[in-house]
Amino acid sequence: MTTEHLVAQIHKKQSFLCVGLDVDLAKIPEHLLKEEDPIFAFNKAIIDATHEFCVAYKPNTAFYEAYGIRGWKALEKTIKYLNDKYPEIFTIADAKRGDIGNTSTMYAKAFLDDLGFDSVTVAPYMGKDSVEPFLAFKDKHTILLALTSNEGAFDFQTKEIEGKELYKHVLQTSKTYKNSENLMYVVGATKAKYLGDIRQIIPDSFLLVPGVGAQGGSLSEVCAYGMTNNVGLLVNSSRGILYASNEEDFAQSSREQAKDLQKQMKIELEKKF
Ligand SMILES: O=C(O)c1cc(=O)[nH]c(=O)n1[C@@H]1O[C@H](COP(=O)(O)O)[C@@H](O)[C@H]1O
Repeated sequence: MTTEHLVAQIHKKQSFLCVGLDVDLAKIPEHLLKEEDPIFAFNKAIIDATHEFCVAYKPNTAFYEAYGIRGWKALEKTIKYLNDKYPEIFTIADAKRGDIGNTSTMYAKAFLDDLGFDSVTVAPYMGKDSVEPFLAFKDKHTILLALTSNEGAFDFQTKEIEGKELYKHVLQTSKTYKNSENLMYVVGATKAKYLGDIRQIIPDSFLLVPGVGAQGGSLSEVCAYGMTNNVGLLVNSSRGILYASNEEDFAQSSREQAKDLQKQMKIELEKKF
């Protein structure tokens, strides 16, 4: 999917919401556990109930890998369902991969080619030759971890090297990579006050912003410092939407949560456009 298509969807739906599909069998409604494939049954219900209010879905692969082969099968079914039924929606494999080039090529094939996601999250630590294999795919996007939402982000990412924080080196250096126009970046909603500095280095790139809802990040701060003329934001919520209720009507409750975030996003978009 091209960035232009994504931006058009954002304006059409008045939403830059990404729903995180982080399925935990211990948290889903009990009646679904009787289904042949409870993970897919849950995802399908959530997707059908929320698709009007979001422009992206992000399964975090850990929540599928944890269930072995049946988890991977559910991931395959989920991405196929999205691509067949809602092809206009942007998909993110949140896998946080990255390895020597030869291995990264296989990770890229797995997520962008075989499974058919529009994008994959990648860790920048191993540098240029670990990231460029992901960037080689046309109309696919590599979402590089820049400044993450967790407390441990301060262990390395904000440490200064040669007078500049490490995450700024990541942003600047990655701009020199081949096909860098296919890059997007992860910046946690809990790090909104850094967005001014971040936008100095990458004024136009799309940011995936997790950390609103369960992690306490503020949507209005993210928009105030991070929104661009191209919107430039995908804001993710996983647990806040998925586990709004674990009763029979869970999908309706998730829909209400997604609708509420979309309403707030519409207000933010109207301030700028
Ligand atoms: O790459 C990510 O999506 C990510 C980066 C980051 O800095 N923080 C972060 O929370 N995430 C992911 O975003 C989702 C956040 O989930 P909730 O906190 O439940 O909304 C999880 O899948 C995390 O793995």
